[in-house]
Amino acid sequence: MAEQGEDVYATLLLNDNYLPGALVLAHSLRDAGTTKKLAVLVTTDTVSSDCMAELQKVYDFVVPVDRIVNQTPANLFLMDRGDLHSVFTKINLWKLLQFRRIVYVDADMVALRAPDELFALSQPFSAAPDIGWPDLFNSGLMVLNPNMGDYYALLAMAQRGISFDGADQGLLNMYYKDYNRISFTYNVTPSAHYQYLPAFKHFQSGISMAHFIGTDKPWTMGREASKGGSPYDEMAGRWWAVYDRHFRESSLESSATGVPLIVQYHTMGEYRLPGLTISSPVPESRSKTTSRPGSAEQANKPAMGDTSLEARGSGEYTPEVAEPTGTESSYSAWDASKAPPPSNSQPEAANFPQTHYDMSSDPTPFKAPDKYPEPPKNMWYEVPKTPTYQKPAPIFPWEINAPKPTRVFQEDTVVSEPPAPEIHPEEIPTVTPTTPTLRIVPADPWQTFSQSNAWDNIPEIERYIGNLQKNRKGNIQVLQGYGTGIEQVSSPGGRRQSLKLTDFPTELERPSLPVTPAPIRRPSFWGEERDEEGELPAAEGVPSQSEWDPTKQLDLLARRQSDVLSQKLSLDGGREIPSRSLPYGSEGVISPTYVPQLPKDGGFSNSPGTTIEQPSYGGPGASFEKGETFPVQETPLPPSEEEKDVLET
Ligand SMILES: O=c1ccn([C@@H]2O[C@H](COP(=O)(O)OP(=O)(O)O[C@H]3O[C@H](CO)[C@@H](O)[C@H](O)[C@H]3O)[C@@H](O)[C@H]2O)c(=O)[nH]1
Ligand SMILES: [Mn+2]
Repeated sequence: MAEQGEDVYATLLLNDNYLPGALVLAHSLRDAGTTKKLAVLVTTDTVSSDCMAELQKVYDFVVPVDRIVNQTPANLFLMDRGDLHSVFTKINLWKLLQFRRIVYVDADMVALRAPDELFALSQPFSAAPDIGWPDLFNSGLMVLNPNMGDYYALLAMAQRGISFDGADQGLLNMYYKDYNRISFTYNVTPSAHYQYLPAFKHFQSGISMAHFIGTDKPWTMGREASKGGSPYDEMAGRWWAVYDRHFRESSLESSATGVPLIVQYHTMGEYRLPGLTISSPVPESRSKTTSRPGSAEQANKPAMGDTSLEARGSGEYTPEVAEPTGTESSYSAWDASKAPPPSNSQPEAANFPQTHYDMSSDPTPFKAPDKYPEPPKNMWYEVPKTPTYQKPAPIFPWEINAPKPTRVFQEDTVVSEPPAPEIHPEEIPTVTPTTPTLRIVPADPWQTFSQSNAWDNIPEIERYIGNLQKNRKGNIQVLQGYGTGIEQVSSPGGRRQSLKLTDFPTELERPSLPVTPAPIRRPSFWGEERDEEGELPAAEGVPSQSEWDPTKQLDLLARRQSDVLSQKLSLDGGREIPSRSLPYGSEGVISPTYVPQLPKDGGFSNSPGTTIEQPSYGGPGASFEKGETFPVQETPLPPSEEEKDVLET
């Protein structure tokens, strides 16, 4: 039993597969000279007793805990880590009130030095950044103080499957948003593709713990896998160094006394039977990455749990496979997709039940039975009865005391009736009952609504707008044919001079375009012209759209202009105007709406079929024509004295 308020390093073991990791971790901390005790949390349903015996040799406390499974593990598969279905079990750490403080360390970590100073941190929760998303912490190493408040909160999240990655890291990061971030050197996660070599070299000597995240662990890859010089290989080398110091056969006296075979069995390449080159198997979840097709070793692997190996030495280890729970997938080392079946194992399905059926040799012909059983009579679907509606029980006081809803008409409301006078029956006048009359509704119901805006009657705003409009109208020429704008705008039609901001211009105030193109009739899908019905009459004095060819009109305009100019120039001294072609690409362009027409009134001399004469261009622009007016830019005047008054108030 732990002393009250003790400090421990703790790890978690959910199955035998991680046993080498848990043991190497404990030894690495001890070898590094920690003064703290070591604890391991185990789920007893999936961790074998052999395994627990091994743990007991090096851990001070082996703490059985309840498995906490993620019942909605979809997010786990986003990481391809379905094997982490039970890592919520880590939450049990917060329940271990016998400990003052726990430095939790994943079983796939190795200590290069003992980080005992973490027990002295003042913050209640600390962790190191995660390499995949450095704002988050990696839940492989956490400094925490057990307490039931956090335990129940975390448990509630776990039971609801609240975790963005489906595992404990996603859950814990959602709970501890403001964690105390400690140095990355406490949880260095070198991957096979680690890139930042200069940083690794620079900080390497300060590393306290290395963490082999991901599906591949040193004990599933085998010692041969990390012989290179990468940061990963260097860290894996540190793991193997601890392993060899405590578990390598050659470093121990005799396998019968010192070598825990269960450890070798779960460490890739370490389990050898006397006289046989059979290496230990790989847990199923790892076999994807660890099996190398074509390797002789691979072909020699026994299936986990296979008890029928022929050559069994005295020191052999037969793993005691813990009963798989509903969530634990079955163990099998042989990956049929990667390798042929192990040659020295029993055939697959050797213990299937065998039933042999013979062909019938009875020569008597088949005779139908006299009677077949009656089909069931009551095979219909019983429609469930509609549940009768029951008013839900009231919750709030106003639901209980609510008055009955009533309708009150205006005629009904009597203003403070005087007390009823005494009535003598003989005095009662005969009253002829009248039919109740309907209230007269105004013809235009909208009349009853206010038709102005709240700001329409504020004198300051009216005055300000009035001034603005006065100034603007005085300076704008609206369009040719309108003369000066202001008289026109202040409406001959007797429209009141409106100051409302929300007013729209009247038809007269609105400038109209010189040409209003009417929509062109297009043939319908069936080829005929569409129904005449509903068409608007053509505007008077406006050329019809079919006659309006913009290219032709532009040409005409250019020619008129050049005529005027050449007249003027000939007056000035008779200079030749050089002709210029149309801009590149616009030659021969015909408006898609243009339908060639025969000239009706001789206004245009081109006969159909002839090309339009090359225009000569010499004016300042198409819109320039002497004596014509065109819209000028609105330039508001600076504010008048009056306006300044308004603005200043
Ligand atoms: O089959 C298993 C799987 C996990 N564990 C334990 O659970 C821990 C977490 O699993 P691990 O394989 O180490 O996960 P990582 O690859 O390190 O992945 C990351 O994501 C996990 C899920 O969020 C976190 O638990 C880790 O701390 C984090 O580093 C292990 O260390 C073990 O202690 C087992 O005992 N058996
Ligand atoms: Mn880990």
